Amino acid sequence: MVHWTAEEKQFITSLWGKVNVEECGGEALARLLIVYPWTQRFFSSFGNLSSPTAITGNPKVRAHGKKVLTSFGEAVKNLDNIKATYAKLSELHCNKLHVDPENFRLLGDILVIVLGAHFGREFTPACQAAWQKLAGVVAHALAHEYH
Ligand code: HEM
Repeated sequence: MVHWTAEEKQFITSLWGKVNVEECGGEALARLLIVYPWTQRFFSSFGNLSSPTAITGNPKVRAHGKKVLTSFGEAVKNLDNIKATYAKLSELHCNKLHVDPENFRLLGDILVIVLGAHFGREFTPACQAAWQKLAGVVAHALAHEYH
């Protein structure tokens, strides 16, 4: 099981309390689709993804990004039980959607960048380390059902 120090938990929960889930979630998914264009193929039903402007302004991208980041909130609330928290989502992403687990890591890295951009100096190296660890644990949990 993953061990969290009291300090890591504090960094994660206190920053999470200030995150605008709609804004940061939409931005993270849009950046994923722009920076790693092969991820677009999973979202062909989302309409216009033809340029960075189109992706950023696409309401379906924003809505889904919000959904994804809201789901990160479940990890924040269940830090000691992340694997079980994502069991169903892992089943969906691995066995139904067939998303390569490498993409979970990419989204985690993008989320860290988005948080850095939003929080600036408040997103200290120690705070980044805690969030990077959380993103890694979430990616690992989502990949769990892969077979
Ligand atoms: C790493 C963190 C991720 C989290 C927490 C996450 C979370 C979610 C959630 C909560 C849903 C909605 C499930 C439902 O409606 O029951 C979802 C759906 C989906 N996810 Fe993810 N996801 C992640 C990464 C990814 C990545 C990297 C991709 C592809 C590159 C992806 C592709 C999809 C697709 C295609 C759907 C279905 C979209 C639809 O048609 O509604 N996810 N995800």
